[in-house]
Amino acid sequence: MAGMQKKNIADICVKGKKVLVRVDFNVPQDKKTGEITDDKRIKAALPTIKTLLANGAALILTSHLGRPKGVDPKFSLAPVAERLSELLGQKVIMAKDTLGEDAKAKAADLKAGQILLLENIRFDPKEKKNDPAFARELASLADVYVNDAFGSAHRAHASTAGVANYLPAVSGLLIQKELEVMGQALQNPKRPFVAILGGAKVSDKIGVIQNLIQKVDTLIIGGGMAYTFAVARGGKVGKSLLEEDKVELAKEILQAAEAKGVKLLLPVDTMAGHDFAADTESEVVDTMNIPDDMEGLDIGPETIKQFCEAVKDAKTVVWNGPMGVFEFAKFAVGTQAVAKAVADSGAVSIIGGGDSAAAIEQLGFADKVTHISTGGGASLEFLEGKTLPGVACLDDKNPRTIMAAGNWKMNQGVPKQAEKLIGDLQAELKGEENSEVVLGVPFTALAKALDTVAGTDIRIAAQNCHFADKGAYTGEVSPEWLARMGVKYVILGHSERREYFAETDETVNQKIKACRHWGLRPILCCGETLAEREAQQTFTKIGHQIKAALAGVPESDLHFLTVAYEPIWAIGTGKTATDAQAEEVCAFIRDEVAKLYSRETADNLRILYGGSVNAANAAGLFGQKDIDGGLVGGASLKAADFAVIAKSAK
Ligand SMILES: Nc1ncnc2c1ncn2[C@@H]1O[C@H](COP(=O)(O)OP(=O)(O)O)[C@@H](O)[C@H]1O
Ligand SMILES: O=C(OP(=O)(O)O)[C@H](O)COP(=O)(O)O
Repeated sequence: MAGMQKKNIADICVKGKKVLVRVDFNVPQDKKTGEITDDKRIKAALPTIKTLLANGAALILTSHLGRPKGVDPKFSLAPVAERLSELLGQKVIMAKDTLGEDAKAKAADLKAGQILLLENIRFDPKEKKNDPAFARELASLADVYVNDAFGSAHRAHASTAGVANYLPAVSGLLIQKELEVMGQALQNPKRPFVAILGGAKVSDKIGVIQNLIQKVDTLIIGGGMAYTFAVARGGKVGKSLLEEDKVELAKEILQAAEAKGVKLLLPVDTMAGHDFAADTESEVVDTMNIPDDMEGLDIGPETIKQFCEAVKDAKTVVWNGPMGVFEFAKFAVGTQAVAKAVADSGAVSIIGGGDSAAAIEQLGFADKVTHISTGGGASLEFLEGKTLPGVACLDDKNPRTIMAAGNWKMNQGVPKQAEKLIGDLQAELKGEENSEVVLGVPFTALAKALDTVAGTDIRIAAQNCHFADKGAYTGEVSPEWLARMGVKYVILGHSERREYFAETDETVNQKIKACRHWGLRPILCCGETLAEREAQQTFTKIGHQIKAALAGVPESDLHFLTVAYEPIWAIGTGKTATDAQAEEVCAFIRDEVAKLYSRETADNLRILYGGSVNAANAAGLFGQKDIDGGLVGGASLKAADFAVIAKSAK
């Protein structure tokens, strides 16, 4: 899924619509005057803003600024609204609150071509909690959601992720560009591919190092973390920045680089000072033998030569983290030299990171590098190969991406068992990018499963829920609880629940509505018995189930619905419907939805087949025109088999 293409603003029609745009206007301000000292992030959002306005939208912008503890005028976005108005040459309406009466009134009155900026979204603590009710309230202002806040894409907050559970969600041009440039560099780099990592601590960058070692030809390590590596190689580093507890890890990285044939360059000489101060006395010393009363604060001249030599011939360069304490002019020499070498290399050069980007800009090299990321933490996590929540939440370009949904039923409900099975599956799935993997685990394992898949593309489903939020329903589980836990899907109306637990079309219908109220994505099950099939009653039965389940469900909710056709006679029997049988019924379901709503909605609906799906028959089934994946029972309990099924995408 990591490489799955996401929809962007070119894929949607916004004419006459209200568009909620999450931008990252978290800009530095002068502590005394409040003046914006760097408007780079505001300018970076202009292409998306201008394009949406030109396409006839009314824009509601939302962003955070800093880390306020509740409402705090020092963190108001009003100065940003002023600067944005200047840059656009158009008044930006500023809401007095985030989601209060003023914001809602102004959003309701907004006309095409106008722009409203909500007050700092972090004034409400429910933002960072990714509270589903808060996300629903935010979504209620608009018809469509655009996320263009790359700098915050690593945050799973209400405005950067949760809101996408309630609205069609696409990326803005900035996120699209960041993903394309950095994704290209990582997936298909021109070589030699050189990565330069600096900054203070190994612990901050260990994920990046481990991910990049798999991809680069040369890895350069400078900055404060170089001294942990020096000790790992038997050196002594005086008072330098050192993470004792990471020395063993550094040794493993050195071994991994050697095993991979990656050229790993570490500082050979160091500009060391007596104290951590801008004016401390300093001298060049051997990095492996720094005097006890000194600390390394920059890379030395010989190291600069070696690092720049390695960069000179590079065709792709990724750089995150300064080479020294570049805040002190005296110890900025290494960072400046590397910045110049990167700028002069002519390579595809990507600068990810707040301080590295600042160095490039301060030195006037911004227009000589390919891309300066607007996100420090976000680009770091992207370079680590992590899934960014602000991207994962967006709609796939293909609304019918193959879904491999495992239904564990009453199995592996002990958290540790679930963790083990998921771990095995992740190992088998490495690199799979063409299907969406969803695991329907028992309630007792949901929390552990959610923890285990955090930062990956695997999604978690519950196998049922009640339609009430709370009450005298012994043994039941509220949809609100599932939403607040971070569950994404809920399997509803499975034949076993209909057969053994008195599930009816009416309760399924109530549960679909309750799930949508909480931003959950229903997987609606339907299917006929053998007797019904033999009596030519299949279409009558399923047509009734679909119609009853969707009674009163608005068309907009179909965007979040998946239907699973599971012939009861094939469930757990080892008897699978033929490809033709499955296709015939799935096509019928699609036509029924077209009659209830519209052909477009029906054609975008994902329809799965379930009933003894296994590694041998998945490809044939998923290759059918109207089958978009499988709801997999028994085979989903075997990691290797389920991985084969997930990779059977057409
Ligand atoms: N040799 C060093 N000793 C101590 N700190 C260092 C050293 N080299 C770099 N640093 C510190 O690393 C910090 C930047 O690291 P980091 O935040 O990881 O960079 P980025 O924001 O580019 O990701 C700077 O504050 C810098 O002072
Ligand atoms: O400035 C940001 O991150 P960055 O400093 O990692 O670039 C983003 O706006 C995210 O802000 P946050 O780290 O308060 O969530």
